[in-house]
This record gives sequence, C-alpha cells and structure tokens, in this order.
Amino acid sequence: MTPTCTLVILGASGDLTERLLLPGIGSLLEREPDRALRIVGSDRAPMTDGEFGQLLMRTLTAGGAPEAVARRIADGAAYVCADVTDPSGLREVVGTAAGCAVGRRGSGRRAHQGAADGGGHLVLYFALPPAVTERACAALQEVDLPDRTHLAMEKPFGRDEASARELNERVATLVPEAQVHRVDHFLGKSTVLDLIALRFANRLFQAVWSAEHIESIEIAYDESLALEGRAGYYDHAGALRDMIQSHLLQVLALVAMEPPARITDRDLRDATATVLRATRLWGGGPETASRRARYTAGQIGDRQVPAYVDEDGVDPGRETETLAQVTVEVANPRWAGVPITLRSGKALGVTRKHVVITFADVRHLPDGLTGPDPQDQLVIGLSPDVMELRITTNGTSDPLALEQSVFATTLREAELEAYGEVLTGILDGDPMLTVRGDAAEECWRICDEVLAAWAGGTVPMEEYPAGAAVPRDWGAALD
Ligand SMILES: O=C1O[C@H](COP(=O)(O)O)[C@@H](O)[C@H](O)[C@H]1O
Repeated sequence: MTPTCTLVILGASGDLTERLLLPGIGSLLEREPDRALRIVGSDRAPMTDGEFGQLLMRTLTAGGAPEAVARRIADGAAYVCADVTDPSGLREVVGTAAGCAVGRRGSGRRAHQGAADGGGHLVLYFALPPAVTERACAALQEVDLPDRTHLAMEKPFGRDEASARELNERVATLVPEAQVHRVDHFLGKSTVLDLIALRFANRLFQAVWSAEHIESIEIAYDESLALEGRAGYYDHAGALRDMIQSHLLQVLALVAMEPPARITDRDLRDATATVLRATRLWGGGPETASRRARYTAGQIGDRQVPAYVDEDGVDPGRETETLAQVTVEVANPRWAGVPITLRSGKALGVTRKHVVITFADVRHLPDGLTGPDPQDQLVIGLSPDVMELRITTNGTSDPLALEQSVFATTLREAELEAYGEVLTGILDGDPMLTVRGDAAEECWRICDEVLAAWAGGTVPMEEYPAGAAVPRDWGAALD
C-alpha cells in the first residue's frame, strides 16, 4: 500500500478550487481510483465537514472520479475554518492534516507525520489570491511544519521580478526548493510535453533546430473567451501577465532549450531555466518589441460581447490589455538572430493556439522551378492537439511551379487534462512539471521592462472589435 498523501487546500471554498483543482483531481482519480489520498480543506468561510464532503463529491465526480471513489475521499475529508494569514490558524490546519499538535517554529514540538495520516507527504496547496499567498507564507514561518511538507502555489508567483525573488527567499526558509511546486498547467498539456519527444527523438527535427535553419518562431494562444466573469482577477493582470509571463514563456523554454541528458526534474528544469536566462527583448526595447490592444464591442459567433471597458467589474482607468504580443530573442549560439513572438488575447474571432516554426528558404532554387517558394512551417497545435508540416511540393497544374502541401495529423489524446497531469506530479512529490524559483524570476525579468514601458505610456493601446482576428499588421505567422 502506498503512503497516503494529504492534500491541504488553502482557499477551499474559492472559485479556483471548484473550477480547476478538484475536477483535476477527479480526472486523476478516474485514471487511478486506488490512489491513497486524503483531502483537508480550509478557508475563512464556515463550512462543516459534511458540506465540504458534498463539495468534494460534486467536483471530483464532475472531473471523472467514479462515485464510490469520490465517496471514499469525501468520507475521509476534514474542513478547518481558519484565517491562514494568521500563524495560529495555520497551526490548526496543519495539525488537523498531520494528525498531531503543531507548535511554533523552533518550539521543539516538531510535527511529524506517521500512522495517523498514512505516512505520506503533506501538500499545502495555496489556491488563494497572490497577496493572500504572500501573507500566508509569512505566517508559515511561525509554524513547525512536518519534514515532508510540500508547497504548491498557483500563478501569478509574485508581481514582478523583485517580489518573486522576495517570495522565493521566504519560501526557501520553509521547505527545500525540490518541495516547492509553482503551478503552470501548460506544463501538463499533452502537446507541450510532446515537444520533448518531437525535438529530441527525431533526427529530422534535431538536425535543423537552430538559427541556421529556422527563420522565426511564433507561440500564440488566441482565445475566443472574453472575460467570463473574471474581472476581479483579469483587470489587474491583463494578457501579458495572465498568459505570456507564465505559460507562453514556459513553452518557449521547452521549444528552445538545449537537450537535457536525462528527463529528470533537475536536468529538465536546469535546461529551461538556462534558456530563460538568455532571453531578452528583440531589437531596440519594448517600444519595438511589444504591442498591446483591448477589445471593443463586437460579436463572436452568435454572442454579443460588450467592449472590455463596459464588462462588469472592469475599471476603465486601469488600461488593461486583452491582447498582448512580445517578441524576444534567446541570445545564445543556437538562437541568436531568430525572433520569437509570444502572443495571447481574448475575445478573438480566429483562435490560434500553437507553436509555429518557420524555416528559412533554401539557399538556392534550381533554375526552372517557378517560385515563389512558400515557406516551410511546422505547426504544433496546443489546442486542438494537431500537428501540421507545411512543405513545398510541385504544383498540381504546372509541375514546375511550386506550391505548399500540408501533412496534418492529430496527436494522441492525453488520458489526463493538463491540470490532472500537473497534480499527479505534485501528489507524487515530483516537481518536474512545475516551475522552479529561478525560472519564475526570469519570466518576470523578461516582462518587467515591457510592463514598465506600458505603464509609462510609450507603447500605444490599440483596439480591435471582439470577434475580429489579430490585426493584420501584427504579423501573425498564419493567415
Ligand atoms: O491560466 C490561464 O489559462 C487559460 C487558458 O488555458 P486553457 O488550458 O484553459 O485553454 C486562460 O483562458 C486564462 O485566462 C488563464 O488564466
């Protein structure tokens, strides 16, 4: 019997827990119904163990957990009403989870996990707004944590490079880095993980994966979703912080990293952090390397979407962007000179979610072939999970005129949703599919300069009607 992992959800009555975290665990329990897991919830809102059990039943089964499995988890669950920014509240929560009294840090009454809790590790999952997470981490410094405590933290990790560094320093006083999981669900997306096999298990691509053969790269996540009632969060974040600072830079790191010798958490995260350290804005600075825009009223399918500034809960004075684009360069021998464009937006009529590798033209076309020579491209779909190789072939009507042929395939369907994949690692105590502290700081470093320029007004805020495509002059890789 494997030891029971105890998952403590701080923010158990919140939207994130209900919408993503618990359904993600449900999907994992569908695949692994016998997984030994105990869940303890905590929040400031009063709830009985029974009510928390009902929440678990509803959300775990919604994620795919069989009824009997969800019942087993719900029956073993506990709920603690507490303020987790207060050390005494946290001591009560950790004590309930660990099955013993927990003292002040350094008091000598060290909490230990053992028979009472199944002997596995304890995960404190911060499903909380970032400011509350920061205060809860400060309060945790006064709590005697069990040795095998892991911390799992949702994005955004910090507000900028300095605050991310400060938070990293605080977290380092609580548990070793290998026990910290900064959650980025894109690292659990099947096609993002496919990048590893695609790049390192195919001679065909391995040989051409460099500035010598690649002209440009685009990593885009253009969504048709608009605000969907998330103004409270999104209006303070915007597209750059919401998607580029976190998810898309992680994808870039996998696209551009050097081959790791082994796929272990250490080797993989060393390789991705090295790439991020070498990444800087393309060209002259944020004014030329970045664009931002905000949607006006429009229609997406049969949905009428109000202008962003008229959405419920939005403060029009905040100048929040709903479409952001940043072009960077990985300044190293493999990639120098290749523009890598990261883009994400909401309320778009054309939803491109992909990595596009655009190859350079051949150096010389034999005389007699009639151009133009369409550019060869590899398109890796992040959703849906498809891959396309767009290559030049002879024409249909004139065999010596060049045209583009597309070889497309649907990639394997993952058993687990991205969240479920990342949660599996966390519950197993494996940090590989989560973000290391230094990488989180680098992602902020890359974006801070852009955010400062935007705050200073040196990059104009553009507009696009909801339901439109990304503006043509932004230069998207595919029409
Ligand atoms: O983290 C986030 O990701 C979603 C996009 O990811 P998906 O897997 O749900 O497609 C994005 O819509 C959201 O704004 C962002 O916070």
